Amino acid sequence: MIIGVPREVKQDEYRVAMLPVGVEELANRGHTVLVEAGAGLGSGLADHDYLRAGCELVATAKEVFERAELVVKVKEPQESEWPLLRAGQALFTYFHFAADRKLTEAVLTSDVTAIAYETLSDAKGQLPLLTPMSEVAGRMSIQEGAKYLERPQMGRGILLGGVPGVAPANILILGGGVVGANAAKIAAGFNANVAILDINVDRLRYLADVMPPNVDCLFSDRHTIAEQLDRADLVVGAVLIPGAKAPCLIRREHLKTMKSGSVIIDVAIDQGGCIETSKPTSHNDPTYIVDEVVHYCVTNMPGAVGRTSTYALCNVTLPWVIQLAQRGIESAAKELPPLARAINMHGGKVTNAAVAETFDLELSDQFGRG
Ligand SMILES: NC(=O)C1=CN([C@@H]2O[C@H](COP(=O)(O)OP(=O)(O)OC[C@H]3O[C@@H](n4cnc5c(N)ncnc54)[C@H](O)[C@@H]3O)[C@@H](O)[C@H]2O)C=CC1
Ligand SMILES: CC(=O)C(=O)O
Ligand SMILES: [Mg+2]
Repeated sequence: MIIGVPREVKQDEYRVAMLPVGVEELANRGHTVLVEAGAGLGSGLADHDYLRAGCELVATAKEVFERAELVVKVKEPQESEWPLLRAGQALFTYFHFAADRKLTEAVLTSDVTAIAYETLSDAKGQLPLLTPMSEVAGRMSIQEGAKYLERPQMGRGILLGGVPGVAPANILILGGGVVGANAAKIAAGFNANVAILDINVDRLRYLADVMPPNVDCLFSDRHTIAEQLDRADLVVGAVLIPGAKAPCLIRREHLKTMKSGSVIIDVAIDQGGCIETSKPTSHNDPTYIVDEVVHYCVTNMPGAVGRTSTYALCNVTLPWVIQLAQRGIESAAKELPPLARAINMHGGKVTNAAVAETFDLELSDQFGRG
């Protein structure tokens, strides 16, 4: 199979979808890997590392998309990439369709097979290709929150851990999955007062067992959210309903109950965000203010720590790229249920129920799991 790896073009996206070792594994199995020149530079990986591993280096993304049967990327195709998509080609990347109707329509029209990292789920319902980036973003959310709580960044001027004689910050984390647990772990390490909210009681039991005493694990309902919002200095949005638009847990009117200069980091923004006032931002202009509350809504947080994130992502994607290459796209999807669940579009039809429901589109049951 011909597999292509273009350079990422999203604003401040420094990840790349394949390591040189991935190229070598595929080349050793007889596949051709096209890598766009400079694709790895943001992650500190030079063209000669890829050449040594056996890739064919190509000058432009146009050539990658023209020749590759399977294109492997990190972020959803950007508008400049839409004209490059070819009918019958497969694209393996993050898509987050439910957050973006225009993207959904563009990919649907292009007739590519869209295989989404974020809906590849195992038998336990876990999301192994989302997990490492959620680990990164969860940890980063506290690092970024600490920064934007500083007064020069328009925050309240609060040090997360306080000092002897002065109270630490109160941190509210909405969603206790991978992002939430990683955020809580780092926040607790800073000595902040942390509340982590989830609707899954078994998950709360687990978190209560493993978290230190400065983390309260609470059931997420409207009243508890309102009580916690009153006292929060920092809020992290970390909820997910796989494939679907994130549920809105904080409405605009709630912002008025928050302290002036408090900070919201809405990590769930890639699925539309869980705060009514959230809108996507980028690393070069990450924040804006609504009702005196600082909002940070960067859709590709791990892109800023490209070196760490590229390794963490490629460690888990490569085995699936190998399966797709060895078996062929359709056979792999028929034989491997996690890959079937990752396919969001095929043959110009939506094959993911949550995406079809979000945009009221026809659902095709092509891979037998509607
Ligand atoms: N902005 C960025 O750069 C990044 C964003 N993300 C996003 O972060 C979000 C969270 O991802 P993960 O933690 O991996 O998901 P996860 O599936 O591990 O956790 C989500 C949690 O939300 C809980 N939840 C659902 N509805 C809830 C509600 N109403 N109240 C409280 N909790 C609720 C679920 O029970 C689950 O425990 C996703 O949208 C993911 O795509 C992940 C990585 C990077
Ligand atoms: C998950 C995601 O959106 C990212 O890593 O950028
Ligand atoms: Mg987007």
